[in-house]
Amino acid sequence: MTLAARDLTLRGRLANVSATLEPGRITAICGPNGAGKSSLLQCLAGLLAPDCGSVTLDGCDLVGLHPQRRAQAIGYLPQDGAVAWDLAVRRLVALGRLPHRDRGEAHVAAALAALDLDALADRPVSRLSGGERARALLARVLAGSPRWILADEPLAALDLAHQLRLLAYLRGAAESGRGVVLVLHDLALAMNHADRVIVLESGRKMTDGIPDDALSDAIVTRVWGIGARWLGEPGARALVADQALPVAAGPDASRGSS
Ligand SMILES: Nc1ncnc2c1ncn2[C@@H]1O[C@H](COP(=O)(O)OP(=O)(O)OP(=O)(O)O)[C@@H](O)[C@H]1O
Repeated sequence: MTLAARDLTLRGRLANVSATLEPGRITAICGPNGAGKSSLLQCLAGLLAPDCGSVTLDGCDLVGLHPQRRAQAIGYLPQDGAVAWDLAVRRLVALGRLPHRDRGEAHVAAALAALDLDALADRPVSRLSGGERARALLARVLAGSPRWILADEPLAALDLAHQLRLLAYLRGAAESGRGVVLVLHDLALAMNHADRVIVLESGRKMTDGIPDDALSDAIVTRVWGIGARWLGEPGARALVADQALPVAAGPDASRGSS
């Protein structure tokens, strides 16, 4: 029941990235802009073919898996949030059932409720706010009840209450045996809510482990180039970040240092 990347290499984007992801856990993929997070997630979803390496689902290469079976097993939320047609929210979410070729009304209703969209179900997507649209797109993924939920920045546009509500849903999904993989820029969300964190830098895997280790002060300082330290208790940590550290040996290296 694993989703496994082996030596994934994609020129200019990923370099020899391997990771075996287990269901039942929330895994966060973190890293600076351009580190390769979205590229890795797209490879794990079977939507981007690596130059070298492979992704397997339960031991089967994703390349050889029928697209319908792959879409049934893996739900993917892209980062951009584009919507091709101006459908009502309920119809957009129902598109998540396409891989199953059924109406799946109970699944659609559950996804609408999970994302607090009942009051907006009949509204056209063009008349939603950015965060409401983000919730509708995620509900479409959940309506497919995939065994793996792969989401690129699913929390970025959500207010705090909806973030916590979605995280509780994802925790429940993991506890019921599904796999959850999230690209997250918010390191505190990754620290407090993920079971495992993979940190990428320049297309390479820098750390991979429990949040306290993979996102230690030293790692955050080194990879993100900021002065950083964690405060608080496990599960409720906050990151205090100082100014960006000067870029070594660059023409601006003397600026902003103290
Ligand atoms: N379609 C593409 N073709 C070629 N290179 C790309 C393409 N998309 C992204 N890249 C490059 O690949 C690298 C990794 O991009 P990717 O989008 O995976 O990073 P990311 O970690 O998700 O970044 P961000 O945090 O900014 O969303 C970047 O250097 C980017 O410029």
